[in-house]
Amino acid sequence: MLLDKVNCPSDIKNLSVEQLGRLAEEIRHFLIENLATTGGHFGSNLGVVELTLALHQVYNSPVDKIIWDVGHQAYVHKILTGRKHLFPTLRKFKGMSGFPKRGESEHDMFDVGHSSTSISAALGYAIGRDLKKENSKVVAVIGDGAMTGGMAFEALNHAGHVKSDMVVVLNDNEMSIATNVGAITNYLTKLRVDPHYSSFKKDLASILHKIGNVGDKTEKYLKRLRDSFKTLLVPGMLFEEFGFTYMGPIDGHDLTTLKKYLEQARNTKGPVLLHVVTQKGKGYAVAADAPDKMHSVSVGFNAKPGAAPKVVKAAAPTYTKVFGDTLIKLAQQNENIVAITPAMPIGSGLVKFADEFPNRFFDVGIAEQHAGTFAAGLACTGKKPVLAIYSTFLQRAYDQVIHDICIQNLPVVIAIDRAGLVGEDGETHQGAFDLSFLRCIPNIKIMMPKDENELQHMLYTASEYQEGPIAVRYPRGNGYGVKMDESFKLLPFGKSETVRDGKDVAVLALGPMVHVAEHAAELLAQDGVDARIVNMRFAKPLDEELLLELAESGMLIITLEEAAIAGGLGSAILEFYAKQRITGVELFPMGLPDQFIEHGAPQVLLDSVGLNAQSVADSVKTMVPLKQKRA
Ligand SMILES: Cc1ncc(C[n+]2csc(CCOP(=O)(O)OP(=O)(O)O)c2C)c(N)n1
Ligand SMILES: CC(=O)[C@@H](O)[C@H](O)COP(=O)(O)O
Ligand SMILES: [Mg+2]
Repeated sequence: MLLDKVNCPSDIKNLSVEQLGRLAEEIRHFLIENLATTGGHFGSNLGVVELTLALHQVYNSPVDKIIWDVGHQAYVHKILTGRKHLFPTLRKFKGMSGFPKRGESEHDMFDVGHSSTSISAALGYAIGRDLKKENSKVVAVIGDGAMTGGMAFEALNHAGHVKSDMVVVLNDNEMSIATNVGAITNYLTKLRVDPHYSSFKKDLASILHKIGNVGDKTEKYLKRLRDSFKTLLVPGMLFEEFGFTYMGPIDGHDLTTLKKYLEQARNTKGPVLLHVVTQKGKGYAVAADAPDKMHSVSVGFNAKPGAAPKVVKAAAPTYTKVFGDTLIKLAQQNENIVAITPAMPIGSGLVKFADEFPNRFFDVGIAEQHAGTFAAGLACTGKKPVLAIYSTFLQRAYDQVIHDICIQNLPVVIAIDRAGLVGEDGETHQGAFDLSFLRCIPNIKIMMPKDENELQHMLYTASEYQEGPIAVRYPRGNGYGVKMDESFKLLPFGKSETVRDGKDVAVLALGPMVHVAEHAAELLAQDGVDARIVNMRFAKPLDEELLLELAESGMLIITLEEAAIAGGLGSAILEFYAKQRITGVELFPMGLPDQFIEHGAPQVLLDSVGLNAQSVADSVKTMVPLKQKRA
């Protein structure tokens, strides 16, 4: 096995193209076997095997800087840079990250997980190098999906202007997670699929170039004609207009071609864009045929050659599915409802909605900022936009939420999926901050359901709410399998629900943490502590009546939320008491601590930060006697 002898990039430097081809096959087997056990991002990695090998042969990492966009396709890079042995720990707690991490290897140049950052980061590296008068090469590898993100174009705009030496490898596999969308995608398709178009353009461009040299009176006119033709006819003209030298499209699985063009790009002055065409899922039939189904695979998928991923039937529906199904029902009743997703139609549960309401569904590409303002614009016309977005990606649209949605107090529903700890994707993807960063914005209201049944009622309540923006946050994964009500209920605005009465301590919980609190109450009851459990439902507005009653009772209060403590529900309640000049309330906030939470199975992560029933019970048991003593 060639792979056995590969522990760092220099081990592949002298391999022939034929040997690299064999190594590529071995790497594909390695990936398939390992991911069958650990799960992880699958299709993208199978697609970049040859590209990664060629990059590491042509460039000299870590002196030369290879910067991955999103980073979900960096597994082959990890294999070639001494981390083969860590694959059994991939995305496990304390194990190897699923993304590049500067702390993990000197070959990882930039921490990543969100898309469209690579060109900006690479330009930072390139200009830093120039200022320091160093000699390294810089290359960004960005997918066609990530290329739909505004940041990528902000960076092209800057890079083409400053003309620093750098290479952008555009890895075009025609896929985002779902099928890629938009005008840029259509443009890349034109460049890619129509060789006649490309060669015709090249021929005509050279004829026009010659015409430009005639030097008589008509020169000016011909030059103008040439320039307007050129825009249409020179391949990759869009990138050329940005100031890049465009090369390609080339076959991203042909190692000879890859090496030739990477070398040429490396030796070209100024910014270069090399357009490489690859197949997502290459080497694994099911992933290649249906790349959207195997963008990532869960633990234990069936790795028999060509086998479909094992679908683990869960007892309870996911919150995502309940969101998607509910939105269809709501849209059937309310023709103003429209759904927006920034490139996550599958992950956000909107595939069926898109089938049923193709004209009311908008996948805007990886463009969270645009999605936010687009929703605001739609709301101005009287539509009821539902912006379905992961908590972590909503971070990208923060100004749009403030400036475009909240200042104008527009009735946009923000359906925040993946709120709380998402697990294996780690720091970059945990939905830890949305509660804190939304709560401080005037006009917005925020809810979180205790289970999947309450989610449907909250979505209904949000869809009926016309006074301004409203967010419903819900977690990744399955609900509790609770009975789903047949009809929707309008939830009383800003009101909580007491799910268990008690006199010794009040646990005010948000979202599915209500169930953790209920379990803690059972544990506490065994020790004679009588806990009242409240499902807060709303983080904003707060149930002030409840809070005043609790302050009056003198009960110890615990707040429990799967969100950053700083700025979360507990903070909101403390602010309320401070504003009311109510002193003497003893409140202990439980939630996510002031640190980035790494990757790992969700329950392992929750245990690690003390967000489980036993920890809640233990905290209460230490505090109740203290409180009683003081009383
Ligand atoms: C800002 C942001 N939005 C959405 C995502 C979710 N996401 C991860 S990979 C991906 C598709 C990226 O497509 P592409 O860059 O073409 O890479 P491919 O998966 O095709 O290899 C998306 C939408 C993300 N990581 N970051
Ligand atoms: C890399 C990335 O951002 C996505 O692929 C993400 O990992 C998807 O997460 P879900 O599995 O929660 O949809
Ligand atoms: Mg792609």
